[in-house]
Amino acid sequence: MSQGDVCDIHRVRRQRLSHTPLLGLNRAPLVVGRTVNLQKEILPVSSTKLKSTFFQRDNNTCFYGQCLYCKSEEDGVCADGEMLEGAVVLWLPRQWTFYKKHRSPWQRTYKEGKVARWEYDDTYCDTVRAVAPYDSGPRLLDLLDAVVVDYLIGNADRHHYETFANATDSMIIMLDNAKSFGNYYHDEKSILTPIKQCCLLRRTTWDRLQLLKDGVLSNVLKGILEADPLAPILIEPHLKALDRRLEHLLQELHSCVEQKSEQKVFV
Ligand SMILES: Nc1ncnc2c1ncn2[C@@H]1O[C@H](COP(=O)(O)OP(=O)(O)OP(=O)(O)O)[C@@H](O)[C@H]1O
Ligand SMILES: [Mn+2]
Repeated sequence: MSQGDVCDIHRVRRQRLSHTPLLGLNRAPLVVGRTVNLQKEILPVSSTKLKSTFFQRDNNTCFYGQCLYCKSEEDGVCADGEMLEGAVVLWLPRQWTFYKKHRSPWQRTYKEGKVARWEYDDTYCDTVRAVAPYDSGPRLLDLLDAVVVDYLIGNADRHHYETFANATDSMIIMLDNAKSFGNYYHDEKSILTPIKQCCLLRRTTWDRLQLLKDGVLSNVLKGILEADPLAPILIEPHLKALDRRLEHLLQELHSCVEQKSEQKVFV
């Protein structure tokens, strides 16, 4: 294919992607990059506990926060003086009764030497599909859409997901995406397991993936990220990883179609 042909493909596909330029799933809160002043913007509004994790190193303000793996100054992050690159995430309404937290059936054990059932039982999807809320309604298809996103961004940490509590057929909300875009040379194939074991995907998602292949995904995403105050956000090898992983997804689904049939895989 000539360079001109590639440009034509990209132009036509971009038009067809129309108003929602990527997967169009709308599952995660809006987020934007921002340089934050730790002294002026974070310290005055932080809890006593968070405040106690702040320290100075070489005239820079640092902190290590509060989590399983952030216990001491060794785990800290340091600003450039007082300024640190970060992200502002849209905080959804505070009423906790509004959300329900669910354990992912393909959750990892997070314990060395302990394997989860999905890791050795290739019929595991049948077990999942036999019980609520995966036996009817949109939940399993939603979960498989989430797998598409997670494989692309390299997030193997979807141990839980949330839904709106007031509806039985609520969509999935993808809140915790922080373990994404790590090693751009590593493609974590185990994230694909639910798609491999279920051989199932929404047809609309499949159609979307078709429009995004051949480098359209990285191209469109790069364009979107240019509007972020901290652009480029993703460096070239991350963008390349997205296109490469999309190829893997398509291959996996093609082999599903060979095993079953198109009508059974794409619903
Ligand atoms: N944007 C948001 N709006 C409203 N609530 C949120 C938002 N992000 C996170 N939360 C709430 O905070 C909880 C913890 O968030 P998150 O899972 O991202 O943190 P975490 O430190 O990675 O937790 P874990 O150790 O469980 O993975 C969520 O389950 C949710 O209840
Ligand atoms: Mn987490």
